[in-house]
Amino acid sequence: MKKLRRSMLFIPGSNAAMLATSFVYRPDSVMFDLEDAVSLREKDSARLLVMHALQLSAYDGIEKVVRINPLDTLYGLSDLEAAVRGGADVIRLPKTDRPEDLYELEEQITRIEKECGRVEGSTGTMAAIESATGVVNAVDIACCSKRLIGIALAAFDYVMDMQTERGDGTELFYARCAILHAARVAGIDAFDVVYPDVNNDEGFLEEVSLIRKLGFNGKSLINPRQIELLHNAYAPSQEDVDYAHRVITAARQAEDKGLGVIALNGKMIDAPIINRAHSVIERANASGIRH
Ligand SMILES: CC(C)(COP(=O)(O)OP(=O)(O)OC[C@H]1O[C@@H](n2cnc3c(N)ncnc32)[C@H](O)[C@@H]1OP(=O)(O)O)[C@@H](O)C(=O)NCCC(=O)NCCSC(=O)C[C@@](O)(CC(=O)O)C(=O)O
Ligand SMILES: [Mg+2]
Repeated sequence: MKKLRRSMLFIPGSNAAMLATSFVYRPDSVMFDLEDAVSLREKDSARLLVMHALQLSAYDGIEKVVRINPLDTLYGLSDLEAAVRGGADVIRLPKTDRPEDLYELEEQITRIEKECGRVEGSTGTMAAIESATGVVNAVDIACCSKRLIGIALAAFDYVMDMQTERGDGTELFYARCAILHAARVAGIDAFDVVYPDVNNDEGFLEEVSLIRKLGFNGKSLINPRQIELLHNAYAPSQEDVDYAHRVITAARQAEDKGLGVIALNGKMIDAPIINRAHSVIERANASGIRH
């Protein structure tokens, strides 16, 4: 069963209380942030707090991602040392513009893994794409490293680079499609942007409905109240599950009769529809039914 990565909750690395308790929200992944949620004067203390949080067994079963500062800043390499040595599952590299950014990251991770005795290759990476250059290079970025588990669009820096602002999503249309296609070409996951208005459930759910239909695996989140809403919206409905069972039964009967393509209630059923039916059942088993 493929790992679910619907929700990736940003937790500011400088907030000791949030770091110590956020496992209770059970997102698919937590993202301990050392970059933009942390002020310059708190960078060093946040790194220590995150290293400590990585050791907490209460996070077992939740993927632990650390967003480091870019490697060309004063903090990036120290962040990476702490995150890899601390046992992060995945390093999120912000502001990834080209494959070279990841080559450098990968080289450093391999060195640190060797030095601290971690299994070589056990630290995953993900690239956040936050500029027009990054979007244009998305396929090259997505395909450039075996460590990459996914790529994410980061809307706030991206819209600044594009000289526009966050709105109804029109401003993200091309970038979302480009990131998704790049992820699918590379066979990795695609993550959508954070939704900043934490009190607007209706707006959040509209955005989730759009990105689910487009095909994103999930979304970066900034508030725990968004997790349950997202997981529920990503779960298949009872109707979807019932239909998937009917498709699988019809497909088995067709196979017994030696038929390739059949119809169910006037609709063609062939291999892609049968594969989709299996994936609906798998998702229902993993995430429950939408309520
Ligand atoms: C938004 C708000 C201030 C609202 O506060 P509020 O106080 O109104 O929240 P409430 O709902 O009232 O909190 C109820 C309870 O949940 C606790 N709680 C809240 N948030 C929690 C959380 N995140 N983790 C754990 N716990 C949490 C809270 O402590 C309380 O606990 P308790 O007191 O015990 O009941 C707060 O959520 C928050 O700080 N969010 C994180 C913001 C952040 O990380 N920004 C940086 C990442 S984006 C970026 O950098 C842009 C990007 O780079 C993105 C990209 O790359 O994709 C790009 O370019 O686009
Ligand atoms: Mg950003």
